Amino acid sequence: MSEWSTEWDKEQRRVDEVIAAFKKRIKEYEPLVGELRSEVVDFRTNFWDDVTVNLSNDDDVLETFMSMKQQAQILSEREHSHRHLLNQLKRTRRLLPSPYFGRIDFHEKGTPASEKLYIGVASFLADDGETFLVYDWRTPIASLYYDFPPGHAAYNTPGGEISGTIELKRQFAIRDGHIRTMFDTGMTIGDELLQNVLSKGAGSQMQSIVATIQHEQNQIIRNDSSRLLVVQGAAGSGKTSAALQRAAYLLYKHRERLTAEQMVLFSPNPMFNSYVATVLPELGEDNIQQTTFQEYLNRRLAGTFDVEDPFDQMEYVLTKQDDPEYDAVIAGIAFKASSRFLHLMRSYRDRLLTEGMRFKGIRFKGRTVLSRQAIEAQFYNSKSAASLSYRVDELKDWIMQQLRKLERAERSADWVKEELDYLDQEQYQDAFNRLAKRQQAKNPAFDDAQQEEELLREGVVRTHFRPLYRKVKALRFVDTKGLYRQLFENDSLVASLIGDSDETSKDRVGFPDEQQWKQICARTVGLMDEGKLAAEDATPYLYLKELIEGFQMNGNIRYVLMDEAQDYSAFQFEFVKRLFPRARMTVLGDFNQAIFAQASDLHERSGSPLEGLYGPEDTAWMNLTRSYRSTREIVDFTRAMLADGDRIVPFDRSGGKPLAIQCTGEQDRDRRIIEDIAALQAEGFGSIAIITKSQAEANEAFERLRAVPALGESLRLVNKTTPQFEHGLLIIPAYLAKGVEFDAVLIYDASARCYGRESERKLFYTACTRPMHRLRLYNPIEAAWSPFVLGVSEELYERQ
Ligand SMILES: Nc1ncnc2c1ncn2[C@@H]1O[C@H](COP(=O)(O)OP(=O)(O)OP(=O)(O)O)[C@@H](O)[C@H]1O
Repeated sequence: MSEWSTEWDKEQRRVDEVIAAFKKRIKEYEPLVGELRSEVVDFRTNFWDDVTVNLSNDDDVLETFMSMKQQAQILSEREHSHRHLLNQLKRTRRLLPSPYFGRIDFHEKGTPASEKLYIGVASFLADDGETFLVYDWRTPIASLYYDFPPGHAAYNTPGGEISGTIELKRQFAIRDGHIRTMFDTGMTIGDELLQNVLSKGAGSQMQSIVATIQHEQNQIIRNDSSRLLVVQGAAGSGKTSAALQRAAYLLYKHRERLTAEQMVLFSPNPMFNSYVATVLPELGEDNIQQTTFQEYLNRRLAGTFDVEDPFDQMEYVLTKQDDPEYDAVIAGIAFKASSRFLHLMRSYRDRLLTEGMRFKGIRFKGRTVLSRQAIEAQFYNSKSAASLSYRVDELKDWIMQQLRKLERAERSADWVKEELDYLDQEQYQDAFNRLAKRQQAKNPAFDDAQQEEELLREGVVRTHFRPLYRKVKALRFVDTKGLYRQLFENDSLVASLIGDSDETSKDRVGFPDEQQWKQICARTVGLMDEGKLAAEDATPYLYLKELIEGFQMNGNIRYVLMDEAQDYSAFQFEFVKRLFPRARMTVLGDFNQAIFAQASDLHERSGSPLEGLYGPEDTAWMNLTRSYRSTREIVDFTRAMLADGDRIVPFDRSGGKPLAIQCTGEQDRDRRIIEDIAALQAEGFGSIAIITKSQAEANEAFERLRAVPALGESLRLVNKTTPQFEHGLLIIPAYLAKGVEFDAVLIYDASARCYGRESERKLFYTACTRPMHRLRLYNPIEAAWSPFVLGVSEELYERQ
């Protein structure tokens, strides 16, 4: 028997022993958990039996209160013990099939011998309560495994740095209790295991990567020192993976005070949410909150406007190049997302302190009781130096005062008497009883007959004023729509705001040209008058509203993770910061995949709006340059489309070169696609996506291809409302495929007609970076390949 197979046997014996220890523990825990559960249920059912309720005098009340409190405390302790033990049981069960994935032999400086450490998804202590049979991958000592090859190594603990030597580093793939692969590595994480993992098929759900986290990814996962962490990473470099393992890491590190509900992940669309939803549960953690920015906007603006969906905006951008207004629309989208516009909006707020506020008069029963002018005069009469939102709040109090006076005066109005006469007996009695009760509580000598009418008048008037008070409290007297519209009503306001502050320079650099600005203004005002708001206006509008009314905040959230961050505007980052004032933020993106027209240059560090968000000293920047998703051939091809592509390093996994297929027309293209799908499926690729540029093109492709019996039912069309990411054969527009991956990708139309403009380069790049194993591009138009394909050296792909 070779030395290696003896070693293998030894390791397998250890696996068996550890699994036996798990099973023993599970056997011990199961009845205990059951007992604790029944105790908790019993305790809840009989809660009151042991509480002496006596409310006769103050002492008895106090005693009753104390006895209830004690009882509640006992219940809470039992519940806690039950939860704790149940979690341990679940964790142990989860470890059973694959107890660990790594081993290091670490010789700590100053100690006599080295220790063998086995790393898995959760810690497990032997019966002695001291010996770790498995270390959780998130423990400080486990970082050795990810950060160092054999040799000198160190890790940080709350008590300081501990250094020593890694004498051995071993990786395992254990399935169902059997070691399937095992090897020693001289690297940080051996590529062999990574090869194994990456050569598998793409699933409909993302997998955790804890067994093969790379050193740079580990830095991102464990960074907990800066308020804002910005990660720029190449396509497929593991940004989403790092974000999710980071969430798991933080939940572990701060387990005494952080819960999953205090973390939120912003993702690009609901389908992406479903794609990543299993990673945290797989790691034994509850899922953190997941949302999209659009969901938030829709919630906030519901009932105010019909807000354009950003995916509809995207369709316009991709398909309506012939529209005469197209260039102006694009310029408007970019400008309204820019830091320039953000600063201009702040200048606008400052200007409003002295002029320009717009209010709505307050009307009651068809007449104006407080005119727009009166409200405005009161606002500008104030000499307060407070902020705009504070002054609006003061104004609200003043309006409430005026309305209360008015309410009192209104009691003697004729309409009140009329209304009283129409009260039926039941309503009358009811109103009277309620009022009398209230009055008697205030004045026990209340004499009904005498004040009856007065009281009823008061009640009737109050009923009519109540909705008015509600509106005033909700600041509906501020004409926010008018204030936003005002910015686009004539050129002079914006022109005069340029240069109002240091932040907005005095020239019009970065500003749409005059003709375009006129078109932007006309479009914005036109839509608003129809009760609509373009997607690009939604965040600036809400931002202005909050500048005026004060920001709504969620102080409960402690960590915000924003994935695919390249497509957020300066406004949106600012917004998220304001919305979660107590949170730390992790922003992950790839500027080469910035596909929405609103995207700003966020990852160029100098001048990036991100740098200003919390200040440079509270912002850490990290880069991920190694790309894991796709084969070397695909990465070589896709990175050649980028100016800085040579910074991207492919992981060395081989597959076929991308294939560019020249077809004689659309029918020929469809025929080739059908043949290729069959061949790819025969090769064992289960997840295949036909990626189109737009939804319109996806719909068209679906109509053409579903008629083919060979594809039949298996072909599915994805659109913005598709809730779940499913495994199989899909047709999907490129912008919905961002963030997800497939075994094979077929680019439905890679002609210059489809991807001809420079502005479409990033979308094309995003589409071509989705496959793990195979990339095929089809050109249905003779000799008119997209310039992005033609720009790639011919050795990097094959032509047919
Ligand atoms: N350390 C790793 N070990 C194993 N697999 C990894 C590792 N890092 C990344 N991967 C795999 O690479 C693929 C891409 O990862 P991920 O989606 O997180 O990248 P991304 O940077 O968010 O990509 P993109 O920006 O293109 O959407 C996934 O299949 C992921 O599981």
